[in-house]
Amino acid sequence: MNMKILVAETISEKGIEKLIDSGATVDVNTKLSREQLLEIIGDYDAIIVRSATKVNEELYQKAAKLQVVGRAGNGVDNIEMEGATKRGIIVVNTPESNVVSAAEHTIGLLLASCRNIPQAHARLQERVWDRSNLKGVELLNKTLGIVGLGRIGSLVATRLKAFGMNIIAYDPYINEARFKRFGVEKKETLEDLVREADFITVHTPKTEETMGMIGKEQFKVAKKGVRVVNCARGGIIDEQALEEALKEKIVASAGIDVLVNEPNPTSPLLDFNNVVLTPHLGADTVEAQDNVGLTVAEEVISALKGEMVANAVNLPTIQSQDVEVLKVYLWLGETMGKIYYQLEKEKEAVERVEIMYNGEVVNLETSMITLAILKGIFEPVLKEKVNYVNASLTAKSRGVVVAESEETAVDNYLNLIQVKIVSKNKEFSVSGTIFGKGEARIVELNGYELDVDPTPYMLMVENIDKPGVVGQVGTLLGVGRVNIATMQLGRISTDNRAMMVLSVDSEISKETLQFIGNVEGVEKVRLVKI
Ligand SMILES: NC(=O)C1=CN([C@@H]2O[C@H](COP(=O)(O)OP(=O)(O)OC[C@H]3O[C@@H](n4cnc5c(N)ncnc54)[C@H](O)[C@@H]3O)[C@@H](O)[C@H]2O)C=CC1
Ligand SMILES: O=C(O)CCC(=O)C(=O)O
Repeated sequence: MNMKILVAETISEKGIEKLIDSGATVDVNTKLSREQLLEIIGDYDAIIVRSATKVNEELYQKAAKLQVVGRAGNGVDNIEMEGATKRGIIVVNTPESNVVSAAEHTIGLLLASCRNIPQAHARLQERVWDRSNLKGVELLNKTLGIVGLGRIGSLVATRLKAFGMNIIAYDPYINEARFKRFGVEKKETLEDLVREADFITVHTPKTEETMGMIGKEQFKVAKKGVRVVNCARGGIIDEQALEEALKEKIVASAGIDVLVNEPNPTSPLLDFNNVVLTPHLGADTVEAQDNVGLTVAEEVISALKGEMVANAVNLPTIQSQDVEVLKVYLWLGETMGKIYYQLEKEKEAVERVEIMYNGEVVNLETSMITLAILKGIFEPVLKEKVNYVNASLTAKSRGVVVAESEETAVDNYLNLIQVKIVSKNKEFSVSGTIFGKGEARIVELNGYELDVDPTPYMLMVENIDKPGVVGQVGTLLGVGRVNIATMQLGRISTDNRAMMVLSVDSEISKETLQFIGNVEGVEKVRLVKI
């Protein structure tokens, strides 16, 4: 693979080996200053970062070749998504790879802070055997309030249940079933959770809504002596409000892995004896880093090759077991889209794209197929890069309305994708299906029923349905030294019209196309390249 990948933060050796095995040029440079990074980023097709590097507009502007940002880890708050999406840069992360480590670190911080373990150890390191003021509390029968019952929150819940804790959670974005599944009592409001909890741990992403969500107001209603943990993102528990609450002894102890500004070895929180701080170590285990490194390497390579990636952040989420099945649908979708501008001579701006998914295909991530269709439509006519990442944005910015619908029942096929492309004066339609072991077929084109196996070069001829036309087209192709692989005929008998689709082995010269266009009865001739 003739690509250049910059690894700008430390990832595991296994990950680096995987990158090198792909044949790409891999530069591991984890000590770059911001200025140095901005200076060299223009040379790279992909960058791999953890949580410290800001991948933002400033960087994108210098990154003319950048196609992929690999986030070796979970949170993507250090990556500006809009800038990436509009440039068609795919952002991948490894959301599952370090969640166990983060959950275990959360529990470590909770135990360490409520039992004063680091403080006790520090005293002993001074060779002082002093047990005063180190009394802790038990977890048994205490109420743990989890804010955000996602991947890590739920792992923390199941593990701390084993300690005999009563678990409550606040997460307005997940359904009741998930609370039930983890045996967690749902709290309708954050305030309810804060009032009841003996321990609070936050596991939400960093968003406008979650920043400071445990702040001054919450500490006013919290139980006196509440204990808090933040192993998610700095600022979800407001740092100043926490300092105040610690001073007022509302908060009895805190375990903190993340700070608003990192690195920050002089945080005022370090002045409190009842705060245990770690320098963003939640994911720092051998296992998590091996997982993260390998996964990010695999994903970056796949993305650079233009393959599908299950954890692409600025694309619809695909279940990993669906990736293989989806591939052929994406190819079909893109192919159907590509036919439009090549078949229509009078180039009219697309106003509306209607896509109907019928049959088994509705069980797949159809929004991804929609992106493939849009990519196919716009790619041949736009100079700028159109890919899965920015296809939807491209349609939107061109004022194209995209309407999708789904129908589980379908006649004659197990699955059928029907696309209608509407412009000011015309409507174009194309339908496709996948059958057998993943064979793509175009089965309808502008009302003509066909059964076309799409190939790189397809000659499409629309003509009056009368004897002799097929023969003459065949002869002219022969004269032009073009080999025909297959031929399909579709007819609309009421209209006395027919369409011929010929898969041919090579390009067809302009001259031959012109000769075919001059055959009596032929109305339209197009060479479509897939
Ligand atoms: N300290 C570390 O080294 C690590 C930190 N993390 C961080 O841990 C956090 C959680 O990660 P995951 O569990 O994988 O995320 P996730 O996406 O699986 O779960 C987040 C949950 O938060 C909920 N949520 C979002 N907004 C909310 C709100 N306003 N109120 C209540 N709930 C809300 C969501 O509905 C979701 O269920 C993230 O911030 C991630 O960046 C992840 C890995 C390592
Ligand atoms: O160690 C790291 O790279 C940070 C881990 C983290 O915060 C994450 O994956 O969200």
